[in-house]
Amino acid sequence: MFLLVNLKTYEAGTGDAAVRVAEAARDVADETGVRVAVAPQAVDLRAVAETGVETFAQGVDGIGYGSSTGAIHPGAIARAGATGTLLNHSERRLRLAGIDDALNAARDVSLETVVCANNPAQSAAVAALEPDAVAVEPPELIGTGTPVSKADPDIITDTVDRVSEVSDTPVLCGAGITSGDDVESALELGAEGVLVASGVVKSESPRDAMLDLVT
Ligand SMILES: O=C[C@H](O)COP(=O)(O)O
Repeated sequence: MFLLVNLKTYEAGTGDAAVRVAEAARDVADETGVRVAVAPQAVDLRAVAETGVETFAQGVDGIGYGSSTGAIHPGAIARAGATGTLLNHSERRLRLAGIDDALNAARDVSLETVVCANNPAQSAAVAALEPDAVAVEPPELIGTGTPVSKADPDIITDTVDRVSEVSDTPVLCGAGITSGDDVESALELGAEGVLVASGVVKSESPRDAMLDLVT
């Protein structure tokens, strides 16, 4: 089971608040033995990684060093302490060639890659590029509190089936997941982990929210 907490650009996941969520995630991982990682904004990544929590970028660009103003270089992300990165999140969508380039650039600096996709067909397509994991997330459910595992369980089972026809890439899922029951349903449907944002970052107690998700 892998819980990846995406801080997005929520105020409650920015700056000192990002560090507080990271410390809570680190403690939950230590106490439960469940793998928990946090994905802060790039500007907060070093401070988050220095808490000792497993840290992912929210995205990187498929670039080398040079004149790429505003891009996020995978090597800079790795040096800041990240061990992985999300790619192609629905809120930071890439074209297929961009996903391929970013995957190669991330691999060059040994970043683990979790590529997001909207549905089973997209998941199978990105699985062909052999990321470390695919995360299926129907955009219409993101932030709603209506979990994909209950709203449309076939999205998870169909994604697991179609990805397995392409490669042995693990499937994660996200969108609307806010409780341990939601996670349990997702795992029963074949997911090997979940992406969660608002259910943790916007909760009164991110620590309690994460403990509920993983136990
Ligand atoms: O990266 C996380 C996903 O976009 C899910 O967001 P959510 O947990 O707020 O629905």
